[in-house]
Amino acid sequence: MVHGDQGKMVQEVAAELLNGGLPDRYVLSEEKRPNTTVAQPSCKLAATIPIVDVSRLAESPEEAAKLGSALQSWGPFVATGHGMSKEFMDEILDATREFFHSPLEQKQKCSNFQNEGYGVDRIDSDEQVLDWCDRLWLQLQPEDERRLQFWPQPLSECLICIGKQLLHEHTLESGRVTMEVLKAMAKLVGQKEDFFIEMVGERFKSYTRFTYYPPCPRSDLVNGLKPHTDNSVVLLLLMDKDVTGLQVLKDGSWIDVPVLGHDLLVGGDEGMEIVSNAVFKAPWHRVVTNAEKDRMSLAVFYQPEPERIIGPPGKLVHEERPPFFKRCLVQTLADGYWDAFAVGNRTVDFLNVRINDEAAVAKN
Ligand SMILES: O=C(O)CCC(=O)C(=O)O
Ligand SMILES: [Fe+2]
Repeated sequence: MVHGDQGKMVQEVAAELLNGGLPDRYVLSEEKRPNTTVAQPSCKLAATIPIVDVSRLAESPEEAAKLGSALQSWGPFVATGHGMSKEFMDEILDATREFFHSPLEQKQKCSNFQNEGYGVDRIDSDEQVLDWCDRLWLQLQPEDERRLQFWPQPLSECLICIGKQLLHEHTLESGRVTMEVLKAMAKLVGQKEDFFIEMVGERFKSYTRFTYYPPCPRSDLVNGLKPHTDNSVVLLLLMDKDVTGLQVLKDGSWIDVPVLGHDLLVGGDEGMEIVSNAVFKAPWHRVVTNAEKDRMSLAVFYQPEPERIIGPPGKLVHEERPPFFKRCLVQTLADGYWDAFAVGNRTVDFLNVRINDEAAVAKN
């Protein structure tokens, strides 16, 4: 059953705040509040996030080694040389802003208060503390499974909007970058370049999530997006060019990701952690809000074909490296994501897919 608050958009809540305090539903208990002192952009810390030139991955062992070290230590990396044009990236960011700034009735045409479409993340209980964001979640691939009723239509001839053409181009461009990264990841674990590409299958699924964080006058009390890992194989993130907010957990500290301009943030997710037998790590990340400015991001996620069973492949399991995960149906992982996310858990832990074998953990 859909929870009564499911239709309450954060953007509307923020607009009504003028004189009032924050509704309790968004206020974190004291120990879970973001420490705003680490939420400021910090060039020194930001500089440490690894940078990988995707255009050099295929021919440069040094670049591939940088990718390997990023995925094993940090999880995400800043992707330069990805080949997406600046004009195209600006256009899609402008379109995203325009969509979220359009009237509520317009946006609600893309909603049925379920996972797909415009709305807020799933609310399961009265106790759940809600994130300070609205989002538009759409399946991009396979193309014949697109539910176009949730896709924004151009508002008018003269306004830029997330029209079908723009999103389709976004799908193709993101797919191209993802395949390059998957090939390099396969070679890093000593396999032929299409090892992971074959594992995801021809009818893999890709999704996009446009997230909008309205300004929040008490950013010290709320999560823009709660700490989480995502459950896909690869994640591509195009972030707001002006406003920071994303933080990645590294060695127990939340590190600010700076604005990246036209670079992307790319990483392996829980799906990659499973199929690489934990060689590559899914990063814990969260988003903090800004008191004055709104912020947007645009993520693309890739998941293997839903009827596949994935687990650590035989080639990556040996005496020295026992399996870190049980085998699991991709559809089960995909469904479990929403249950796990609502309670702030990782899908692999929520579904008990991780093997908590001390011997395995010690060797990792
Ligand atoms: O807004 C961001 O920078 C991150 C968004 C995110 O973590 C997600 O879409 O899963
Ligand atoms: Fe995420």
